[in-house]
Amino acid sequence: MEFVTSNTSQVLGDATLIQTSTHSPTSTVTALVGFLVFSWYLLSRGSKNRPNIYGNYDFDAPIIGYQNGILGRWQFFRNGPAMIREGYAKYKDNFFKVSGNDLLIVPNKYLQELASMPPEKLSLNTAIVDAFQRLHSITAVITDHSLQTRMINTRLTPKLGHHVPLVQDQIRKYLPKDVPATENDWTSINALDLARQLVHRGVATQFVTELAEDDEYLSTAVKYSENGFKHNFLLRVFPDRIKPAVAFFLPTSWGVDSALRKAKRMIIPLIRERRRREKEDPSYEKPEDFLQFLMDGGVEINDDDETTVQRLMVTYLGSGPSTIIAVAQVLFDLCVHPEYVEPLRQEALQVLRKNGYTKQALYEMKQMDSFMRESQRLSPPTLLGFNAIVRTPVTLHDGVILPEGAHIQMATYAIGTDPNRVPEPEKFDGLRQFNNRKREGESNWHQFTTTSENNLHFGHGKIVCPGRFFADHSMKMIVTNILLRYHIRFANDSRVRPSNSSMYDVLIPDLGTCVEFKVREDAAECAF
Ligand code: HEM
Repeated sequence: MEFVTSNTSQVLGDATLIQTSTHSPTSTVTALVGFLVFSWYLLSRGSKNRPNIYGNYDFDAPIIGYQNGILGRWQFFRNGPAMIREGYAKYKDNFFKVSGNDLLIVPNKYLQELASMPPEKLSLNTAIVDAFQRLHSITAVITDHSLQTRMINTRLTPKLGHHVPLVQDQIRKYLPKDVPATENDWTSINALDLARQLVHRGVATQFVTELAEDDEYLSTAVKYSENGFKHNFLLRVFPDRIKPAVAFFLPTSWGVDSALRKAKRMIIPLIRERRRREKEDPSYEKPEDFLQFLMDGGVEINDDDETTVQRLMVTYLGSGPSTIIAVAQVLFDLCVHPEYVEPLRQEALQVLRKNGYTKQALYEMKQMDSFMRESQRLSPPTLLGFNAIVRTPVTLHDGVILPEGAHIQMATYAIGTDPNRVPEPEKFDGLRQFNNRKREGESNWHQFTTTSENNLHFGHGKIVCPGRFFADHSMKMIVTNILLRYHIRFANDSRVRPSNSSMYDVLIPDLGTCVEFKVREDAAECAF
């Protein structure tokens, strides 16, 4: 993400240079660049971009900002939050578009009917493939009903309880190394770096047992997913027609390709060894990890080993960045609202004293659940969600027709902070959902993983994140372990939350913010 910003300014810097040096030997290059920019402008001028996003051109709705594709995209890249805010303020019960014609924002009143549509009509995965712009090392295995999503739903999620103690072993072992604080002094650590380390180790424990502690594997997974997202962000400003050419020259696409090649070199021998043992050793017990689930599930669809590894790596795109950002945001909120620390610690201690870290213990951390959801409501990873492309024309209950190819989203942040939907929406109330769950008959509603018309940060209905239960476990384990072992604060005990920056509709927590840690006097008594 830093890469995008620094390269963007670099690109602008170069452009300025080119404009002011027309008499230099670079004039041929200048002319060529000028020609390309002009062609780019012409290509993006209101023309339909087939076969990608094109249905939005056939749907009449007000556009917030510039209509021209390239100007609209650039404007959305820089001012996404303000444009979405403006659109929602003016048209919240109607359709509007942002980023030129790219995104059609659908009002919440259509949620239920859209959420129940099958992917043959309304497809999240077509939108994901579109977002990763012909990056074959990612998109080749992303399809509706893809094996990785089926395996998350049917094999990984039911096994989360089995994984809890394994992940806890890793946290117990590595947390003191990742946070090398003492009882005497405050130790400052970059929040995102720490979150990245802790989240990825937990994911690896559940994805590839043999490599859970292999730092080279962890960095390969990080490289794959972070380059994938940077690539997506960079390409979004270009017209669809020139994306394949641009994509070819972007270092991010080489980064994804090389991480995938490396992952294959590390994992394919493990797959072969597992298969050999399964065949030859009657006492062999298959690991209960995601790699094994993909190997087993892949048999019936004739996946080769390379495809299995690619499915595994693609799942890092879902499991890595969004969970890392969510953990960092929760740590920031705890530093800004330290009054929640003691109640959350006491809740954790109370449930963990019964049986230690178990699935049930994590379920019983209801105040923590509520705190995480409030943190996500006010600092979600994206301001838009419910991301999908219409595959066949859809007629809505009032006769409105969404044309084939329309790329829709909903203004999820604006919905979750709308005073007509959520009382005192600007206030951070860490126990908001904990208190809502006390209402008659609502004790299982309002959870971090529960989606609803007012809570769309994991999607809803069929357009939904299958990894939300996994994320819930990872986050609760990481945050409670930190609270039980450390005092935390911002430098100088500041209560000022570092502001999020943005790129399009994506919210980015401040990359440089550090949190300070000091080992608690009672840490040893709270080690589970
Ligand atoms: C806090 C963390 C997470 C957030 C906020 C999040 C959010 C989302 C959202 C919003 C979507 C698309 C639905 C939409 O656009 O409305 C999605 C899809 C997806 N997520 Fe997550 N996610 C998280 C963690 C995870 C984890 C841990 C995994 C894997 C274990 C995962 C795997 C996926 C997959 C595979 C999809 C695509 C679903 C499909 O193919 O149908 N996510 N996620």
